[in-house]
Amino acid sequence: MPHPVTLDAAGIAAGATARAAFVRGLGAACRDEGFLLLQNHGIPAELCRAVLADAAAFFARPAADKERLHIRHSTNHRGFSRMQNSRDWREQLHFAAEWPEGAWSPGKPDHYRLAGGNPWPDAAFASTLLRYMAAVQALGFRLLDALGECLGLPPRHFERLSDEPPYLLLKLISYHVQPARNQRNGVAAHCDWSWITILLQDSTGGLEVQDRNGEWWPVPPQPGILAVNVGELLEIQSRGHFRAAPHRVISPATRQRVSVPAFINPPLDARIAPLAMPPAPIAPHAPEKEHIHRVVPQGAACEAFVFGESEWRRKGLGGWCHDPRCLS
Ligand SMILES: O=C(O)CCC(=O)C(=O)O
Ligand SMILES: [Fe+2]
Repeated sequence: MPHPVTLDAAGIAAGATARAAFVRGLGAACRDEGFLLLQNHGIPAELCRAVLADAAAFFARPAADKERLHIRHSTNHRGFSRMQNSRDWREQLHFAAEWPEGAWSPGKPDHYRLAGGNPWPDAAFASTLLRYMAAVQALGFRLLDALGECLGLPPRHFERLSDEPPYLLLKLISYHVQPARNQRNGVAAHCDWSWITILLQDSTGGLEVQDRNGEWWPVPPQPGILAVNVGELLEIQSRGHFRAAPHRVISPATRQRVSVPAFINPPLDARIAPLAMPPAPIAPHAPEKEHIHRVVPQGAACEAFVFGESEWRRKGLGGWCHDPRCLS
């Protein structure tokens, strides 16, 4: 079995036989590894190139331009940040679903502080990024629909969890060059707090994914290919039938690396609960050689919760790992 597996997403909208084969392949990849590559995903190549080019151009701008969009000026946790700490060694520009109506006002739950608009560098940038966000979210929900089918759920189960719009997150990331090649991480090993994450990366390389045996595999970039990983939310809801894949990024040796993960998330008010199905048989997993940052420890029993509340704890209050030693 090649690592990671590549699926042809053209099957998703094809006739019944091709669709069934795609759904089976997707289900198996998300169950076995929680990670796969996707070709023929339907997002125009020209749009993917434009997003990567806009991201690279932004990170090449003078520090004053980045400071203007700094996340500390944002009331809803969006904008630029430069992180150089034990977990991250990168710059990023953080966007989310544009949702001016219904944003926080006194009396509303705190997690609506995450709603609102984005600090765009300029109008052309906004137009490209919003086009990409709509396309990647549509792809994400097509994949979730297929995964719901594998779990025996009715069509569009994930899309219909609430009437509010999904809280899509999109990060433009630039990894700093580390010429000494000391193998430090651009981002340390972690799982994503998402249903699924769809990643667009430039041609530099550095992403690695961990299999069930604890072995790390590189994910070499290929033109036109998107990477998809299961996040903790889907692992929790599917009672472990789908596996949140740990991943990390080794800092590039010779040139900046740009990547654009899109976190396909529920709406803020969605109630996330483990589905009424027997839990997956406990698969043996390798003892942790390296700490994996996770919001919820793997396999922990989980009660129903409101997604926005968990997201506010993570972002607004800094609870991004269950291990208190990570938070100091
Ligand atoms: O840059 C990448 O390839 C992965 C980024 C990532 O895992 C994250 O930001 O959650
Ligand atoms: Fe990630």
